[in-house]
This record gives sequence, C-alpha cells and structure tokens, in this order.
Amino acid sequence: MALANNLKPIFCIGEVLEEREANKQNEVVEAQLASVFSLSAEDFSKVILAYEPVWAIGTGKTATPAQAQEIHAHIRSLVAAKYGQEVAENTSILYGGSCKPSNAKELFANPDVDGGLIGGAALKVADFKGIIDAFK
Ligand SMILES: O=C(CO)COP(=O)(O)O
Repeated sequence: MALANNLKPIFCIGEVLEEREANKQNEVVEAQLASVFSLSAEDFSKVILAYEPVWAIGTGKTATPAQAQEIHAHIRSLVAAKYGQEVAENTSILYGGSCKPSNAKELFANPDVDGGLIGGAALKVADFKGIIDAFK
C-alpha cells in the first residue's frame, strides 16, 4: 500500500533480548524478511531496511559495531540470495537503537551499515548534529 502511494517504506527488523541471548538473531531477521521478500525485485528496490534490535531501542544499550556489522552483512547476504548481488549492494540497511554521537562513527564505519535510523537523539539538536557529523 505504501509503495502504491509512492511512499518509501522503511522496513524494520530485529530481535528481542532473549533471542539475542540465545544467539537466534540471524534466524529471527530471516523470518521477519519473509514478508518483504514477497515483493518483486522492482518494488523491493524502493524499500529501505533498518536493523533495529528491540533491546537497543530507547534503552541506552547499543549493538556493538561488530554485532551491527555481523548482522547487517547477514541481512545483505539474504537480500543477495533472494534478489541478486546488485540489488543487495544497492539496498540501504540502516542501524537503529540508541545511536548517539559517541557511538555513531564506529557504527557507520562498518561496510554494511549504510546509515542510522535515529530516535531519541533526533530530539536534541546537538546530538542529532553530532550523529550527522559522524556520518561525514
Ligand atoms: O526506534 C528507533 C528509531 O526508529 C530508535 O530509537 P532510539 O534511537 O531512541 O533508540
């Protein structure tokens, strides 16, 4: 419906804490992607993905850069398996979950982290600017 009305959806996926502790995050995001993988390649290319671990949203806990890179790479590999390498490389996969100026640079430095989906820090100009500066 969003696509039919020329909106650009951000499709958010991510595991809860118990799933992370049980090392099930890869299979959780794979199951969550199933619904968006019903789209044609053309429609899928209009979708932005965001990895948002539920345990990190608004909690002050952040995925480490290594955790973010590992699962972003896994998500991109799933996109590649479904739609091919070119679509996978062109898909934006954002990280969301307690992203702030102090951790943004390290998170964004990862090859498979294409940007951030910012919640609380976007409400404070100085914090949001710090995150933007980290992206440069
Ligand atoms: O849910 C989020 C953005 O959609 C993330 O929120 P926080 O940055 O406040 O954790």
